[in-house]
Amino acid sequence: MIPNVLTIAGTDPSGGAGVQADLKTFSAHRTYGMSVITALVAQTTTGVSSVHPVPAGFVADQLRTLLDDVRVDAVKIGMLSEAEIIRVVAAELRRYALPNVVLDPVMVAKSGDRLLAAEAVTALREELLPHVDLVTPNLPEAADLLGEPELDDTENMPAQAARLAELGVPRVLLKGGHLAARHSVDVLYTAGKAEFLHGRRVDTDNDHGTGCTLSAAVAALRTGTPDWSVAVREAKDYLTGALRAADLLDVGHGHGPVHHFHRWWDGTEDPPGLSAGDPARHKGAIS
Ligand SMILES: Nc1ncnc2c1ncn2[C@@H]1O[C@H](COP(=O)(O)OP(=O)(O)OP(=O)(O)O)[C@@H](O)[C@H]1O
Ligand SMILES: Cc1ncc(CO)c(N)n1
Repeated sequence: MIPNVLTIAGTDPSGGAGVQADLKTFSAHRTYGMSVITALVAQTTTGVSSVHPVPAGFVADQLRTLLDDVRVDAVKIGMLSEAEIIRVVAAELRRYALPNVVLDPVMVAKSGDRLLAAEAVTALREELLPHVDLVTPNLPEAADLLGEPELDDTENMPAQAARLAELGVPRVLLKGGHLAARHSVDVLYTAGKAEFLHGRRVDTDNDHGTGCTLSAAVAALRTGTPDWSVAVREAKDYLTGALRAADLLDVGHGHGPVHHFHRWWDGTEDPPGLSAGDPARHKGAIS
C-alpha cells in the first residue's frame, strides 16, 4: 500500500519551499502527498513580500474534512504563522492521534522575513512541541525556543539538542546549515544519545527550502522504516543530492530551489517495479 503523507504548512509560489516543496519531496519518495494550508505567502527566491494567514477555524476545517476521510501515515508540520493556528493544529493532532509527526519550527525565512509571529513562539514551545515525534530546528530557531544566544560552533550542539528534548519532545534534529563550515553538520538527539550527521557542504546559491525539504523527506521515509535515525540519515542524503543537482534549475534571481527529483531525472532512478511497501524502496539512499 502506498503511504499517505500530510504536510501542514504555508505556500511558496516559486515552488522551492513550503507546501510545494513538501509535496514534491513526498512524491520523490513514492508516497502520496496531501496538504493543509496555514498561510498564503507572497514570496519568491529573493524574499517574502507579504503573508496572508488562513483563519484558524478554516485550518481546523481543512484538517477535520481530510482526517475524517483519509488514513494518514506521517505528518510534516511547517509554517504555522500564528498562535491560534498552532493551537488548532495541536488539538487536531491529538484528536486524531496522528502518527509519525515531524515539526519544522519555521520562524524566519532565509531572506530574514518572519514567518511566525514573535509572540507565537511560546505557544509553539508549550502547546505543540510536546505532541510531536521529532522537531527539526535550525540554530536560530533552537535559540529562540530556548531563549538562549545562537550557537556559532558544532561543539555545543549536542547539549543544546538535549535541552530542547527537555521541553518534552522525544527526538531533536538540530540543523547546523547556518554555520559557515566546510561540512554541514546536524545533530540527532534521542533518549540521551546524540549522533552527528555529516554532509559535504554543497557550494550553490540554490538553498531555498532546504529545511522544508529535509523535514518532509524524514516524514516520507519514516513510513518505510521503524528507525527514525535511518529515516533522518536517508533524508539528509536525499537533500545533499538535491543540493548538488540544484544548479541544473534556473529559477529566479536569488536563492533558488533544490532539485527534488534529482534521482529520477538524471537517469539514476531505482529500477521500476518496486512496490511501495517494499523495504527495498529506499535502498541506495543511504550513503
Ligand atoms: N550548502 C549546503 N550544503 C549541504 N547541506 C546544507 C547546505 N545548506 C544547508 N544544508 C543542510 O540542509 C539542512 C537544512 O539546514 P538549514 O539550517 O539551512 O535549515 P533551514 O534554515 O530550516 O532551511 P530553510 O529555512 O531554507 O528551509 C540541514 O541538514 C543542513 O545541514
Ligand atoms: C511557506 C514557507 N515555509 C517555510 C519557509 C522556510 O524556508 C519558507 N520560506 N516558506
